[in-house]
Amino acid sequence: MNIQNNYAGTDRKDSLAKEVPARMLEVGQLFKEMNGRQILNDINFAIEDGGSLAIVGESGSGKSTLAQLIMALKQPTSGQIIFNGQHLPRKGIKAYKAWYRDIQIVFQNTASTLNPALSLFQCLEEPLKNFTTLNRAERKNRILEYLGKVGLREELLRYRPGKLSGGQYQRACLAKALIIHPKLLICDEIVSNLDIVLQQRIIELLKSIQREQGLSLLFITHDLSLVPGLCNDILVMKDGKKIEQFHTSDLHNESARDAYTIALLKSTEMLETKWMIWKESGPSS
Ligand SMILES: Nc1ncnc2c1ncn2[C@@H]1O[C@H](COP(=O)(O)OP(=O)(O)OP(=O)(O)O)[C@@H](O)[C@H]1O
Repeated sequence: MNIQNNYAGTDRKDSLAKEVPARMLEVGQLFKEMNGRQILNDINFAIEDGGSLAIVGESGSGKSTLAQLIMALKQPTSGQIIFNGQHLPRKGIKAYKAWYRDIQIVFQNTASTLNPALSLFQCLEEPLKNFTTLNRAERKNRILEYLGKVGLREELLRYRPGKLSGGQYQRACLAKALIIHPKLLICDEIVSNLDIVLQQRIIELLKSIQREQGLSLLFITHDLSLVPGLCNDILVMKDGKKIEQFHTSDLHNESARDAYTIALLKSTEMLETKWMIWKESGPSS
């Protein structure tokens, strides 16, 4: 086991184990059945402390179900999820609270992430009140720090979330997830609804925060083109099964790749070409 300092400092209430294992997340022989359907079928992977894994697959392959299991929003039918040396909680408010503090998720459909009745300041202050012992002034400083990190202007703090643009909203959700210094961030299709410029901005932001905070990252996407430069490893899923897992630098090594991964790659390249043509000449029909 590695013994590491908790970068989050002393502001956490009842932190999990101080000894951080080299593996931040371990998923083993994971099965999930829902309404008589096998949604996940023997999924296995691990993410090292500070490591990053992309889970890639077409719609319906089970990516979101996997994220929900890791977030303890659903229970597996069988198998193991071990985070930072702790097993997935099955009961007990304290265990769930520790889990939700150290693992944060940002979804594609973020409309319900920020309470529409609160100002952006109050939305960002909420997790700090729930999960840290920071005082009012410290909370304000932390909010300003993270607002700056995600590239949002201070004046937006007065606004209700409904007044934010799609890109601003997504960045605010990222700030809310990161502001309590989680150990693992799960991003579930977080850039799918954004244009290509905003996609790149969010990816760059994730890279820099990952570098600065030593964050472990699980990045879920159907778009393979987003992964290089962001994640160390790629796990490809299809129909609830793991097709293969490899280092990102081996993505274009076609002789070693599964036919399904190559098909995913080709469809991504086709979409990119279409997008370039569209940008240059406008849509053809
Ligand atoms: N309650 C349920 N009962 C039965 N099947 C379900 C249930 N919920 C989801 N599914 C099915 O599980 C499969 C995996 O869904 P999931 O949302 O995890 O896939 P995904 O890869 O995240 O897809 P997307 O990218 O479209 O969100 C889908 O075929 C879906 O129809």
